Amino acid sequence: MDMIVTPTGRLNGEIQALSSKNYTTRYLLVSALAEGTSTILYPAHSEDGEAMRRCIRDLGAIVEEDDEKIVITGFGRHPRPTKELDVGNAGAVLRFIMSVAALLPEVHFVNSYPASLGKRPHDDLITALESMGVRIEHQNGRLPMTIRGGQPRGGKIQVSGSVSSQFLSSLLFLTPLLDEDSEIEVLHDLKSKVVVGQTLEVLEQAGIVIEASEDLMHFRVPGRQKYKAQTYTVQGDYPGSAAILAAAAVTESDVVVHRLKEDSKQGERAVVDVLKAMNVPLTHENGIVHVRGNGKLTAGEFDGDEFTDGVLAMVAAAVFADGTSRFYNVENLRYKECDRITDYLTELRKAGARVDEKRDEIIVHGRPEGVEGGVEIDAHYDHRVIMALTIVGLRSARPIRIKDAHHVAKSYPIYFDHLKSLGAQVEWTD
Ligand SMILES: O=C(O)C1=C[C@@H](OP(=O)(O)O)[C@@H](O)[C@H](O)C1
Ligand SMILES: C=C(OP(=O)(O)O)C(=O)O
Repeated sequence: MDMIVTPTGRLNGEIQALSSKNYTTRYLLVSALAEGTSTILYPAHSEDGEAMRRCIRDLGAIVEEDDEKIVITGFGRHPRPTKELDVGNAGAVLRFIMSVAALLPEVHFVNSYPASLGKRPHDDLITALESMGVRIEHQNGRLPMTIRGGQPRGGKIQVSGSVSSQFLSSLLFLTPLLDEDSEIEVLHDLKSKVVVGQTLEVLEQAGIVIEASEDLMHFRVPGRQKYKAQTYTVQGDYPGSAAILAAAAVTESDVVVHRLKEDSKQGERAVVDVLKAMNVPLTHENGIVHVRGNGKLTAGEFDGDEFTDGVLAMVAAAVFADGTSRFYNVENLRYKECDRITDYLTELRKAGARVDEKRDEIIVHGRPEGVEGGVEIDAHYDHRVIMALTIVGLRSARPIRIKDAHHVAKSYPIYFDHLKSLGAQVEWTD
């Protein structure tokens, strides 16, 4: 399905932020790794959430759900042997479940998105798991992949953090269950470091004890721990809401988004400060962000690694800012659902944006007068590219057509419903 985005000058209204993708995947996982029955309130309903549900079910968790909650009876440290798993296009789900698969004799991971997740590298996690005695057959670090484990060894473990934090998070979920204590050392750099804070928060809620160095480069993990069954409440999602807030920022608007905790550990919380720094009129109080956009934005310079899944939306806002903006420290955007630097900028240029790239930087020469639009966008299976180009379309001279925009459902199936409820002119077409 394609989406036609017709220029829209005004957005008005209130929405409830959708539930956080990253907390939903983590709560599902720790519930599966517990032996009792856990409840997750307000889980995210999205393809990635569904992928995690499917995998833990296939691995033996009992999952019952209604509209507002999921009740899960976990398998503890004994997942059920299963031949094959399909993680859809969900990177975090694949990387986290690879460590669970390491507890089993043989699990095959299929490659259902060859043009997206199928291109993403997992070498750093593969190397770490291999050092723990797990054998892995893979295609140059990519899917499809077969993991042959059983009894992974703890002890001293090294993992590179220069491509993705998900490799470290994955090992943090696995090591408490091992017979030995573990010491994890992160090599090189740790990208998306803030997301590891979410992993540690969830592990603590699940009763797991981990000693982390302040810089999150060293961890001591006692073995033989048990995940506790708990009740978890999922907070609102900043990465998805970043796109709504950016849409409000580039239009004349009066938009309220509820369920966005000021003290959230989601790095993308920073998008509120980014928009403030761009002089967008907004307030953030009592979990409510209120944008009163006047369409005027000022360029700025930002460390994008602090809000990795919000960068594309902020770049889209910067397309209309006065001056040149710089988003630096963003190289690992190249290893996401598409190359979120080269592929994304190609599509932005088609729409009329003036953008440049470096290996680890996005530079935006703002056009407060607006862009031409009138083009067809290839979103490269990437939900965040779909959301970001929609923002650009709202302030184009002519409509843009986003091909295969249904892939937005990876994280935010009701994105266009939310935008429509705010007055955006967005229409599905075949
Ligand atoms: O741990 C997680 O749940 C995630 C970590 C981040 O990935 P990287 O660590 O690969 O940057 C983020 O982009 C992704 O959406 C979810
Ligand atoms: C990169 C993302 O997800 P994942 O790595 O889990 O596929 C994302 O949600 O933007």
